[in-house]
Amino acid sequence: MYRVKEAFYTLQGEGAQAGRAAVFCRFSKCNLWTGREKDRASAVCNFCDTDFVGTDGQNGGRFETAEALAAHIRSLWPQAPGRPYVVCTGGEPLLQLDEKLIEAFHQAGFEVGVETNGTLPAPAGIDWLCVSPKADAPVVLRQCDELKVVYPQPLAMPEHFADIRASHYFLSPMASPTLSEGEPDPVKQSNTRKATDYCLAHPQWRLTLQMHKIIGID
Ligand SMILES: C[S@@+](CC[C@H](N)C(=O)[O-])C[C@H]1O[C@@H](n2cnc3c(N)ncnc32)[C@H](O)[C@@H]1O
Ligand SMILES: Nc1nc2[nH]cc(C(=O)O)c2c(=O)[nH]1
Ligand code: SF4
Ligand SMILES: [Mg+2]
Repeated sequence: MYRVKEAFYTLQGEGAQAGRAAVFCRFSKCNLWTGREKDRASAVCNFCDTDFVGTDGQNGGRFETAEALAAHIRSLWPQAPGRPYVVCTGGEPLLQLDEKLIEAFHQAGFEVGVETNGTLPAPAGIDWLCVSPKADAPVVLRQCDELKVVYPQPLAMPEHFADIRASHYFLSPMASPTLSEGEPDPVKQSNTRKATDYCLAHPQWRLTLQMHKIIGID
């Protein structure tokens, strides 16, 4: 059984695939936070900007089989040229994503991207792996396509991860977790300046912005 909070068709807003059309499949649950505000302060990851509790979001639900979930995700992809792309996120997708589901996504024609906190082993077959370390949670995935460090995190500064093998090294300014859409985010503004300064001083790292929030899409 797979539990999905929501699924939606949009443009990838972050990292090296930014601007690419994708169906986002947001799995329920995370291993670093319950998702409840009362637990945020004591969570390992305490800046999360996402609601991943339950299965009640748009196109969310419980899916008994990998084939049923892949067909549901496929139904959200348009009838048009271009390689279908699914981004598995959450919550923490590696709590649920298994080889069977990757196989079913491939059978349905998808390339499979994953956004993970890197604390859990990854099944074989993922086409694009993005690892985004959190606080002092040990990162077990030592190789990925892109490393995307939310900045600044006192317990997870970029230099801690310079030994993880990646094709792309990104810093993503930490946004305020709970602002509603369109509200100015002074915290993010100041973090963007800090991330910019870090990239200027350490050119191994590139800046990525949450483009979807800038242009006001999901
Ligand atoms: C909600 S997480 C879900 C996937 C996975 N659990 C993870 O943390 O990578 C998706 C992406 O949003 C990023 N993110 C979460 N909260 C953020 C915030 N307040 N500011 C900037 N990026 C954030 C995460 O680092 C991750 O790259
Ligand atoms: N457009 C868009 N791009 C994203 N890239 C990573 C996201 C995520 O929450 O995992 C995300 C998201 O929620 N929306
Ligand atoms: S950012 Fe990722 S790891 Fe952190 S609480 Fe949100 S879903 Fe979990
Ligand atoms: Mg997001």
